Amino acid sequence: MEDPWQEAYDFAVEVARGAGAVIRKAAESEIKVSTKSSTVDLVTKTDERVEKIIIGSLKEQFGEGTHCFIGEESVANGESCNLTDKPTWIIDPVDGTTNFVHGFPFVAVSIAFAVNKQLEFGVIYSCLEDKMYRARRGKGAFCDDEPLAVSDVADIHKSIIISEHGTDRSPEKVKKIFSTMQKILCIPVHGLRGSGTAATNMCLVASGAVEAFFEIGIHCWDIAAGAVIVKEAGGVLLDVDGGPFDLMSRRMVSANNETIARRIIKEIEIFDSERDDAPVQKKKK
Ligand SMILES: O=P(O)(O)OC(CO)CO
Ligand SMILES: [Mg+2]
Repeated sequence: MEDPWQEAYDFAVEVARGAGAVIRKAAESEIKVSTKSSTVDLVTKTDERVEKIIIGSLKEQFGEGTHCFIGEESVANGESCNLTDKPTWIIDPVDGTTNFVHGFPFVAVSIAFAVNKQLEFGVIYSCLEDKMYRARRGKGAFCDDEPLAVSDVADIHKSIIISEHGTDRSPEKVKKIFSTMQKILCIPVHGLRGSGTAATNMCLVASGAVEAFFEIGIHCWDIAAGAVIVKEAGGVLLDVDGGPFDLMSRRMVSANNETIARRIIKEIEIFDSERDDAPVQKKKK
């Protein structure tokens, strides 16, 4: 049977490539930085510009009425972040904005597509490395046309684990993040890493360079495309409490297999993070 979303998938790859070229060019000139939810939650004109380019191209191709859009900067500017059954694009125009601002060489464009709340495909363009990661549900994951496969390590002592620190620096949360990292480091694992972009971190899981990436406080646009790529590369996704992965929950463990995922989950100190789809009027800054 013909794949109803193949055209959208192919188009998303080209849109991501074009967006990445805009980011690469912008990285060569002076970058003006503003802040969002905290003084370390950075945004630039490039984030906003690239999101407009991506959503503009998708709307032109697929029409405004039938498809919905959840974009990091649109949500920051007050648009809703509800995932419905409608065909929905979930977009992070610049994942790794802090890296982009500092010239740290991992910056990704992340575009995912969901129908009936199921992720159909994900595209992550690591634009400074010029690597195109992509996956279509049921059809495998690829980096520049090379098939991706997660690592086969099942012994946590032989693993590299990724986590990040997030942009909420309230001392009690930072304490839990570091306590979790300390416990995992002392299992011991071979190492802890972090690229500064959730999208790239998930591509590292999918390509077998690391065994797992987990985080509390990320958003749906950081991980939606990566979720498809990890799954199609043979990996697993779980909630940090061991339950099923929930895209809107702002918490996730992605791993090469369930043994590694559940071993990490034993060490994670969970803290509150408001859901992406929490009612807007109740949302804290
Ligand atoms: O750079 P962004 O898009 O804010 O995303 C961060 C998450 O806070 C890295 O994944
Ligand atoms: Mg992001």
